[in-house]
Formats: sequence, C-alpha cells, structure tokens
Amino acid sequence: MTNQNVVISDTQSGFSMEIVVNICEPALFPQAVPKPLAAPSGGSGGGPPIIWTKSSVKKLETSGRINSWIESMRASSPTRRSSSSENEEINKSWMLHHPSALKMFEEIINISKGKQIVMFLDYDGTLSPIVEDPDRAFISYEMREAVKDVAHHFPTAIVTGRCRAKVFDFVKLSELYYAGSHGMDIKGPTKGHNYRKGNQAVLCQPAREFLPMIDEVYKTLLEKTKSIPGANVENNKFCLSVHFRCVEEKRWAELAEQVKTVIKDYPKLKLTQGRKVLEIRPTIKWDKGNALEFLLESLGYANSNDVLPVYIGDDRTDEDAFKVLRKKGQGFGILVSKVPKETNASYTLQEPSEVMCFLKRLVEWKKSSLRRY
Ligand SMILES: O=P(O)(O)OC[C@H]1O[C@H](O[C@H]2O[C@H](CO)[C@@H](O)[C@H](O)[C@H]2O)[C@H](O)[C@@H](O)[C@@H]1O
Repeated sequence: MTNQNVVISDTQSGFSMEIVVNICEPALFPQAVPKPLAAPSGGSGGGPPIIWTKSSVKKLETSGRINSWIESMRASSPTRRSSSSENEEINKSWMLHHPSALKMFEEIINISKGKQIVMFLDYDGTLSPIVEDPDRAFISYEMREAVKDVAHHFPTAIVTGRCRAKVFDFVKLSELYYAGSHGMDIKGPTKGHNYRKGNQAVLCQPAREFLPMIDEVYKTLLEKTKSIPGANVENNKFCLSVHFRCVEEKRWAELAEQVKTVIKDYPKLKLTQGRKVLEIRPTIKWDKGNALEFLLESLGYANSNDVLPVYIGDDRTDEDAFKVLRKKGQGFGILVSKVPKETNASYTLQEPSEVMCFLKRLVEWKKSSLRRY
C-alpha cells in the first residue's frame, strides 16, 4: 500500500492543490490506479509525486469519487513522516533527489565561489514554526539574530504571503528587503549596507488597483464565514487568507463553498491554496518568482553570472521562486519539509530549526573566509 502525493494544477485559473492518493486502495480512488490515467511522471512505490493533467483530473472528478476541494484541504499541511517501510523507501528516494542543504553544505559553498550570495527567505514555516494562530507566529530571538547576521553579509529579502507591515512587525529588521502579499508589495531596506538613498520608498506594488476590491472581498468574507467556528480571514493587503486550521473538518466543505461563492463574483481574483489556508489573490501574473527577479534586478544582478540567489521556503507559493531559479539555471531553492513533495527546489531542510543552522553556518563560513583574505 502506497500513499502518493498528487499535485493537481490548472494553469488557466492558477489553482493548484495536492491530494494524497492511496495507490493500492482502488475502492477509495479507483481511477488513480489503472493505465488510462497513467501519470506523466512518478509512479507507485517511489520517485517524485505524480502530476495529473487537467483532463485526467476531470476524469477523476466526473467519476464522482473525489471531492477535490476537500481532499486538497485535507492534504494541505502534511507534516509527519509515515513510518511504513514503503513510505520509508519513498522518503529515501526523495532525499536522494533533494538532499539536505546541511549535508551538502560544502558543495553549496563550492558553487558559491566567486559569486555574490543573495538570500531570499519565506516567513511562515521557514523562519517561524507553523502555529494555530497566525497572529502568534513569532520568530525566535535566535532565528532573528541569525537572519540579522546573514543580512550583514549578504543582501537578504523576506518574501512572504503576509502583509508586509505585519511581517515587519514580527521580524523588525530594517536592513532587509521585504516582499509582502506574495511579492506584490516590495520595499527596500531602511538601514544597513544594502540601504541606498531612495530605497526606503516602496519599490514595487503591481496590484495597487486591486486594493479596493480586496478590501471589499475581505469584508464580505468576514461576514460570510463568521458562523463557522475557527474560520479566520486575514487581510494581507493585496491578497487574503482564509484559514481553516482551527475549523472542524466536517465544516471545511461549507467554508470552501462560502469562499467560492464570494469569489465567483470577482473574475479578476483567483483562489490558491497553502498550508491549511485558502488564498485569494489578483489574477495578475505576479508571484514570488517575479518578486525574486525584481529584487535581483534592483540589486544590479539582472544579467549577471556573478550572483548566487538562494531561496528557502516551505509552501506551494515558494515553488514559483524555485521554478524561476531552475529556469535561470542560477542559484537554487531549498524546500523546508519533512515529507516528500513535488518541488523545483534542489535541496531540503526539515524545519525552521534546520533553516537557522544553515543560516548560521553560512555566516560562519563567510566570516572565516573574510579572515583568510
Ligand atoms: O509565504 P509565507 O510567509 O509562508 O505565508 C503564507 C501564509 O502564512 C501564514 O499562514 C500559515 O502560517 C500560520 C501560522 O503558523 C498557520 O496558522 C497557517 O495555517 C499557515 O497557512 C499566514 O497567516 C498567511 O496569511 C500566509 O499567506
């Protein structure tokens, strides 16, 4: 029996979700096994997760056997490793393709020789552990110091789905670049060696025109979801999050339905999914990948071969940035995850504490190389 993570993507709507299919239980998902829906990549028993095309998903849906929304919501935050021996095999194979950035530290350092490292850090699940209350996702003192040290040696940006002001309230480091609202709200440092006169102004807000619409939808969603205990709507300025981490599972369908009903009146907004959260954002083609490119350009590395961008993140939205790096053939992504996931990242770290170790090692290496020269 094998549990296989399946990523469903609809490139048109931008909606993507991950479900877990039990390969050897045809009674649950009969269409997931036989040949007609054979996956384009991966397969049962190991390797990367299967990516189903839109049409194969359609077949699953029309079979009436799968409520993709709910399955997707269930699978939206797998945090524990399963202990079965087959899953152990999957984990091993995955780790082989996406080794630990700590174990590969020397290799990473070698790649960086003669290049300027630029650090991109996601916030939730990367710098702070995932907690039930989004307002209490604090960064630890030690992590903050590690980020501060990194920013002292390398240009550093926090790229987050959060509202930029909120993440700044958590981190409180003026020497960083901040890209809030999934990269739709970028601001430069106001102090430190990356500070340049003029940078303190907002650098980029490509979804400005959506502000009134987002505000309106926020109010409507607050109203529509208030009868569902545990539902929490977060205003991230250029996008919204509807959290269901604290909602009883039996009410997830109702919540998803409410959200879908509200969104259908706004064709210029799209719905994506993160870790136990539904995210509403403008349909503009601007994501964390664009933010990364924009920041590299702002730093003067648009067409440079002397730069090594390193992006660390845990969520599906971070995949947009991993993808950009892979496409550019420059730098690499590090996925924070304990469980195998389809990813464009090259390396992995298991949890925020490992992210902190990685950042500290980077600083130690930089300091020792400065002492040598
Ligand atoms: O891009 P990120 O920095 O990873 O932000 C993505 C979302 O993170 C937050 O939600 C997640 O973390 C919460 C606190 O640990 C957790 O309760 C929630 O279930 C997670 O989805 C944030 O609250 C969202 O607004 C961000 O979009």
